[in-house]
Amino acid sequence: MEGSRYLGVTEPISTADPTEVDYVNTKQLEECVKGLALQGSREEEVRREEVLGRLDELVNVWVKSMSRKKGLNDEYVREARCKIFTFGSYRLGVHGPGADIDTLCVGPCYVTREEDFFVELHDLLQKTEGVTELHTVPDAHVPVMSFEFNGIPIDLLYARLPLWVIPEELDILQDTILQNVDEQSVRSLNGCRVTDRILRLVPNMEHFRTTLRYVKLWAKRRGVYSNVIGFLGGVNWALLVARICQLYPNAVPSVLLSRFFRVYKQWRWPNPVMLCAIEEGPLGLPVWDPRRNPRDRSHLMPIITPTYPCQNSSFNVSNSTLRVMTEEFKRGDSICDSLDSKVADWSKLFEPYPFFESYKNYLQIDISAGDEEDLRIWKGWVESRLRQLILKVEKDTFGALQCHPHPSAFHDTSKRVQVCSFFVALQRKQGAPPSSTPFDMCHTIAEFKHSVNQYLLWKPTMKIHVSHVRPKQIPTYVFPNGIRPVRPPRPTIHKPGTNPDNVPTSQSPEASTRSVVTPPSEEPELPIPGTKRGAESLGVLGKRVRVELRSES
Ligand SMILES: Nc1ncnc2c1ncn2[C@@H]1O[C@H](COP(=O)(O)OP(=O)(O)OP(=O)(O)O)[C@@H](O)[C@H]1O
Ligand SMILES: [Mg+2]
Repeated sequence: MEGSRYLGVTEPISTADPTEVDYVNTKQLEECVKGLALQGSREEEVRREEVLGRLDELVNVWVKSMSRKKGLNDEYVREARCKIFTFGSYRLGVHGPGADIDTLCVGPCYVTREEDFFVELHDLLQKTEGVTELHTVPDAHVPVMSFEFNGIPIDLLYARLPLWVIPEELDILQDTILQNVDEQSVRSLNGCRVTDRILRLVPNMEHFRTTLRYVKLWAKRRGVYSNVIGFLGGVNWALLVARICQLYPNAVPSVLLSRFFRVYKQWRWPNPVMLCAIEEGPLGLPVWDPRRNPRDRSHLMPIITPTYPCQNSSFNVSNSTLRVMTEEFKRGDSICDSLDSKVADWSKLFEPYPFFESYKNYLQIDISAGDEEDLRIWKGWVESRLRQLILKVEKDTFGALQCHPHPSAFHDTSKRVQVCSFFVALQRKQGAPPSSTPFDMCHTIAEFKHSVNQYLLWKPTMKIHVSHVRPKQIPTYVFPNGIRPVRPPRPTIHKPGTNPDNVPTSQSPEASTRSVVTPPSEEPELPIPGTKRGAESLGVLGKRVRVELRSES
C-alpha cells in the first residue's frame, strides 16, 4: 500500500483483487449501457480506417509536391514524407459514433504552416472527392484545419520539425523532439504526446478504456461534458479516469467507476490531479507551477497533462461549474455506494440531468446570423465567451449568484432566419447572506454583449439577445419532440396570505392570488419587478435589469 502523497485526498493505492460481486456488477454495467450506442457500427469503423489511409496518401502527395516546388534535389524529393498520428478519443479507443478523428501531420522544415499547410494542402483537400465542410482556423491557440472526409469529421493539426527528412520511425514522446520547434508546433505535438503517455501510464488499458467510456457517457448525460463552457472535455475526463486506474490497478470497471465518484467527491481542489510528477524539461518551457506563476494560482480544478511541458488542461473551470461537477460526483457516489455490496441497476447513474426542471431562473442567450455558415462561426464565438458571462455574474454579485450553463445550444428550426439559443440557469449560492436589494444585471449583460460584439469577423447580421426567463417561458424547441414535460405537483402548500417565505407579493401579482408553494430546498424565483417577461428588463433593450434575490428563510 502506498499513500497518494501529493494528492487532494488521502486515498491509498489499493491492489485488492476483484470479488465475485465486482465481476457481476461489471457485467450489469455493460448490459445497462449496451443500448446507448457507445461505439460506432463496424461499417463506420472500417470507413474511419479507410479515410485515415486516404489522408495519409494525400498529405504525402502534398509534401512531395512541396519538395519539388521548393527546388530540392532528387534525393530529398524521393525521401520527402510526412507522418500522420491520431490522438484524442480515437487514439484512446473511446470515441463514440460520429466522433471526430483528431489527427496530427508532422512535416519537414521546408513545409510551412501558413502557406503550405493552410493554402496548398487546403486547396488540394478542396479538390479531393469526398472532402466537405472544409474550414481553417490558422490563428487559433492550436491552429487547425477541420473537414469531413467521406462523412468522418477530421481535425488536422500540423507540426513542422527542424529536419530535412522525417524518419519512418518517429518517436514523438521524446522530449528532444520539441527542440527548435515553433510554439504552435509544440502545442500541436502536445495532444499526441499527452494521449500516448496516458496509454503508457495506466496499468490496464482495457479497464481504462471501458471505464472512460462510461464516464464520458455519464458526463454527457449529466450535462458536464464541455471544455469550452467550463466543464471538462475528453482529455480532462481521460486524465481523471487514468488517475483512478493508477490508484486501483487491479480493479474492474464497475469498481473503477464507483471509486471515480468516491475519490473526486472528496478531492480537495485546487490540489492538482497528476499522473506523474511534473518535471522540468530540457528546453525551459513554462510548466504548471502555482508557486512560480501567479496565473496558475487562480486555477480552481487543476488536471495536469503528463508530458513536458506539463500544463493545466482545465483552466476553464469556474466556481459555478466546479460546484455543478462536485454535486454530480456526490450524486454518482451515492448511487454507486448503494450498489457496492449488491448487484446493481446502473441506469439511474446515466439518467439525463433535468436542466430545465431544476431551476426557477434562466438567462436565455439568443443568437442569429444571416446564413448557416455565419451562424456556425458566430455560435462558436458566443459559446467561447459564455465562460466570461459566468465569471462576470459571479464577480458582479460578489459570489452570491451561481450559474449553471447548459453545455449545448438549441436550434429553433421553426424560424426562417438562422437562430439558436444558449441557456444559463441562475441560483442563489447556498449560505450567501440574504439580500434585500435586487441585483442589477444590466451592467453585467451589457459588458458581456460588448465583449461578444468585439468579434473580429462580426457582421451586421450577427445578433445577440439576452433575456431572463422562468421555466414556463422556456421555448418548447429545447425539449425532446418539442413537448414541455409536466412538472410534478409541488410538495408543501401554504394558504394564501400566510407568505412563509416572505415573498414580496406586491411585485408578484400571481403570488397574491394563488397558493404560494415552495418545496423546502427549492430556489425561490428571482422576481424582476414590473415585467411579464424579463427580456426588456435585462438591459438588452437598454432598460434596467434587476434580479432580486430573497432570503430562503
Ligand atoms: N484543454 C486542453 N489541454 C490540453 N490538451 C487538450 C485540451 N483540449 C484538447 N486537448 C488535446 O486535444 C485532444 C483532442 O481534444 P478533444 O476535445 O477532441 O478531446 P477527445 O479526447 O478527442 O474527446 P471527444 O470524444 O470529445 O472528441 C485531446 O485528447 C488533447 O490531447
Ligand atoms: Mg476528439
